[in-house]
Amino acid sequence: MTENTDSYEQNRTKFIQNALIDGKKQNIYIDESGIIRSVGTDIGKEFRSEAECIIDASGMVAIPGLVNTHTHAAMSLLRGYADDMHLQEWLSEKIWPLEAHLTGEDVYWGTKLASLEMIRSGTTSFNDMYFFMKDAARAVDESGIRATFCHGFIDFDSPEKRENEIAATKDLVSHIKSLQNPRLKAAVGPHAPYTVSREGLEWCAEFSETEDIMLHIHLSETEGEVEGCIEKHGMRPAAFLDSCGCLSEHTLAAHCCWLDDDECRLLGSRNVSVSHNPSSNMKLAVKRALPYQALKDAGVNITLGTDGCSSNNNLDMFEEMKFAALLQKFFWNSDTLLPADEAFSMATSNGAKALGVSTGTIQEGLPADIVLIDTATPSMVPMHNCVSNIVYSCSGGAVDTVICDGRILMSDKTIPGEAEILGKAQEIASQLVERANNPQ
Ligand SMILES: O=c1[nH]cnc2c1ncn2[C@@H]1O[C@H](CO)[C@@H](O)[C@H]1O
Ligand SMILES: [Zn+2]
Repeated sequence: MTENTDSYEQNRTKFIQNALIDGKKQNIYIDESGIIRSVGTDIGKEFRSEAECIIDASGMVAIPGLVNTHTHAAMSLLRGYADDMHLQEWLSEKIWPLEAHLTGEDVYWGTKLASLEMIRSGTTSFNDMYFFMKDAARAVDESGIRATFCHGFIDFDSPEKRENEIAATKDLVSHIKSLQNPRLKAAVGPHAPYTVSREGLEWCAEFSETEDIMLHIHLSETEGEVEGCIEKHGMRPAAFLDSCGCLSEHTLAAHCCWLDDDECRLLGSRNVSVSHNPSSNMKLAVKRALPYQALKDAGVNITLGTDGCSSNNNLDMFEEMKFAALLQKFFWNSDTLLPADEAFSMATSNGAKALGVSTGTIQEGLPADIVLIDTATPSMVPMHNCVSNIVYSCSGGAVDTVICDGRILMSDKTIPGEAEILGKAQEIASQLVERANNPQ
């Protein structure tokens, strides 16, 4: 419950009272620049009287905003468009032909829809790879959350295409940098070792280094990719990427299901971060789960992502935490593998580290990305173990309030402007399918 009339207004100091953090009732004071100034059991009167907005979090758990490290946000428009298919056919027969008809306006509304869904389910940062990314950035800026954007770089060994992709990447990166918005970051996004040439990958590696930006790539999602890479380059995909300079502390590799032990160690030695996408992997039946233990042993930073809405089909990181914990146990036949607290870290602090954002924990001096979960809901009762409830029991629907960068984006489960976005996204998605079915 939020006191004061316009709680969505920016630049107001906020006092969150009685939120459960680590099992204790705590208060949080957020200053006018959106930074957590104080958090603890004993902070009180002076901050409370100073605050322009009081948020009563009695009966709520406060957690850091969740971090989704791999998605294609605007694919929200393709939710339910092509399900229950084999991955390569799904991409080449359904997804890519439809994407050929995408416009900037589609991506704008698709990203608005995705941002809305992420706010509703407690995500405040995400890592996005798609097309028309200037439009995506505009949508995210308006939504109030954080994101890192890359143009999905695909050249298929064509020098001509490569030049186009290089130009598109440079253009996006300079655009995002010019906005100087701390919530929006740029990255370079070679799609995968099977869609980008050696020359393209080498260019991406160098560009990420000189621009000091993240390199976001799909890696070893299927066994076929590994076989294809060995056939074409005489190396497994991780070794091939390394030979192109693509493995570094800038790198975020999504999927990584088919890495062998040597590749896990290679990723560890290069300080690569990995994004695990369990829902997508199960839906597209990639036939192997992330080698979680081997990656952990190699010291790899393991994070969590939903992948796009065409292979998930939602952006709920609560579901993703649960699926991550369950899939590891099931696939590797180990009931102790990936316990709840590790799933929670993957979705918070590990993700923040991978994206280079200073959120992911509720801590003095850090930007206030805070999510309040309502405990007055059956899936949160009883509270023997809060993290267990968060990972295994509740879902994004239990999120009541979302604060990003100190701004309230959702309060009492209400997001201003939601109805318009839902209506417009439905209309835009129908028109897109219509255009693809009846090309001019
Ligand atoms: O699971 C996946 N594997 C490979 N490619 C994917 C997956 N999901 C989405 N895309 C594709 O990646 C490109 C991003 O720029 C898009 O073409 C998107 O459809
Ligand atoms: Zn993906």
